[in-house]
Amino acid sequence: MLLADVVATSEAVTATRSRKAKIEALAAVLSRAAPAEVEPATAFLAGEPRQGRIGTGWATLAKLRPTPAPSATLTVEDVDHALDVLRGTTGTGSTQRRQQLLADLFGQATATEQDFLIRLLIGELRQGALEGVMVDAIAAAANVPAEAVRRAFMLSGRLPVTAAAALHGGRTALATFHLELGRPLRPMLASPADTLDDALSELGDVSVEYKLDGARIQVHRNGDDVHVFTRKLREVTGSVPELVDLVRGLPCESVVLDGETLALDDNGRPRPFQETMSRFGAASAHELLLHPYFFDVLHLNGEDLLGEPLHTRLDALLRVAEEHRVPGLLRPNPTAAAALLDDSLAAGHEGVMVKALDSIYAAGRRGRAWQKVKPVHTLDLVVLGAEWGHGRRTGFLSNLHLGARDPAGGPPIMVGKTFKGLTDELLEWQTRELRSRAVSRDSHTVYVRPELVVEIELDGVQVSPRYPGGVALRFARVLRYRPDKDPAEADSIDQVKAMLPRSG
Ligand SMILES: Nc1ncnc2c1ncn2[C@@H]1O[C@H](COP(=O)(O)OP(=O)(O)OP(=O)(O)O)[C@@H](O)[C@H]1O
Repeated sequence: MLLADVVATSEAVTATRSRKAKIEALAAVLSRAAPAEVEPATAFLAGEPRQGRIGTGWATLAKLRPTPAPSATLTVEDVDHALDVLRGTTGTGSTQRRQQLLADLFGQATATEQDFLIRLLIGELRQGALEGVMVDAIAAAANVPAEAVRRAFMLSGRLPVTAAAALHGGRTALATFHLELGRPLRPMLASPADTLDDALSELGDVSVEYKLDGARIQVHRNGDDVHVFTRKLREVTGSVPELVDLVRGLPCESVVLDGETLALDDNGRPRPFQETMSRFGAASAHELLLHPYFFDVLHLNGEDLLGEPLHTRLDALLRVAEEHRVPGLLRPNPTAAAALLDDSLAAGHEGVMVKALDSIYAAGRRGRAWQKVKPVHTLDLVVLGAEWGHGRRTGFLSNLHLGARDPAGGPPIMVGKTFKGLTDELLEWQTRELRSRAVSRDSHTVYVRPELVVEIELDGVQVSPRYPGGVALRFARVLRYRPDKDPAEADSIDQVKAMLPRSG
């Protein structure tokens, strides 16, 4: 299969807003792929090479561009092979050698293919929204239920191997994916509920738990071997020795726990999210101790619990880590649930999670089985650019341009701007980060690759002809950056519109 076929499909997918049309286009190209091409083609279409980031930035790549090839001859396998070689090129003198390899690859590409390759290599084609579409496209191409593909993707965390299994071995091959100790699986997520009462009446028998304002962790233990992963499935075991020790001391042989971790201040209140996240960095301040609060068990002593109902998983949690369970209540009446929400907020947390006790653990799409109840309106938006500040902020990129995710997989849709809530430290940090992501500039503004997600607190939204989505944020202020989220996980324009006041 020619790379040009993949590029054309990728362009067609971006050009249409119809989810159905996207799925059809992706499924069509996947069904045509030869067995060896399925993995790399899926990877390119999902915007993430199998080899991961290559560590060469946009500026270097753009400079390398040789005269384009007059016609398309590069195959999907050629590119995949070149990226394998590139990944294997390390050590002394490798910078130059890598640049040569890239220049050779680009020299065989047409102008359109060069554009595609650069965007692929800097991660610009990776959009979270595409994952859901890809899952459905793989299901359509392989003629298997989307649920089977979604489960395999949750367990493997990788679309290319999921696609290969579906297309080569169908349902049987997909069913062979299992939870593997030491390999992270994609976490289950929640949907917003309008009110606590709505969530309680929709879900029936529930567990109501504090929604802690920390960072998600997934911990795997096999004997003495412990691994800790973040929400994005990045391994951080080396940075969190206190969590490793604690999990090693639990009364079990093997376990996979899902939970939240945070640092507490002297009064037992949560410290700011940034401080917790900073512990996941290499040079972290170890004096800031992290506490784990577990809310789920996915495996215990040789038994996978993913397909078991939540009440069974919570029983297992009580057996293995009762002291480290997130505060919560099983089957509370509405008064007790409301009191728990008040307690959670009074303790400095975000609200509560309401979870159906009969639900299995299912990652991938945000489901209704877990619902979050938070009194403050927040949106996770993508930074599209920023304007240079004035006065005290001269020399800093300040007023942020904010975009909501396009659920159809297109570029983010601008919904507003804000410079409120930015501390001096954040201004300095964002100026540096945004400049390194610049794609174009005018006299006031630096426009950036849409990679950073920022959590915005707001009073609401209003109809606005000024913005392309027809809605604008009201009184928006920055709460914090969300390094644990990809733009694919930002809130969508539909979620923004759902906040419009209901008329009549
Ligand atoms: N008791 C809990 N059960 C499940 N998740 C919890 C709990 N307490 C805190 N969390 C956090 O809430 C997240 C689930 O909520 P959601 O799916 O809305 O993710 P989110 O978008 O990160 O949430 P938000 O942006 O509102 O913090 C989890 O990823 C986890 O980090």
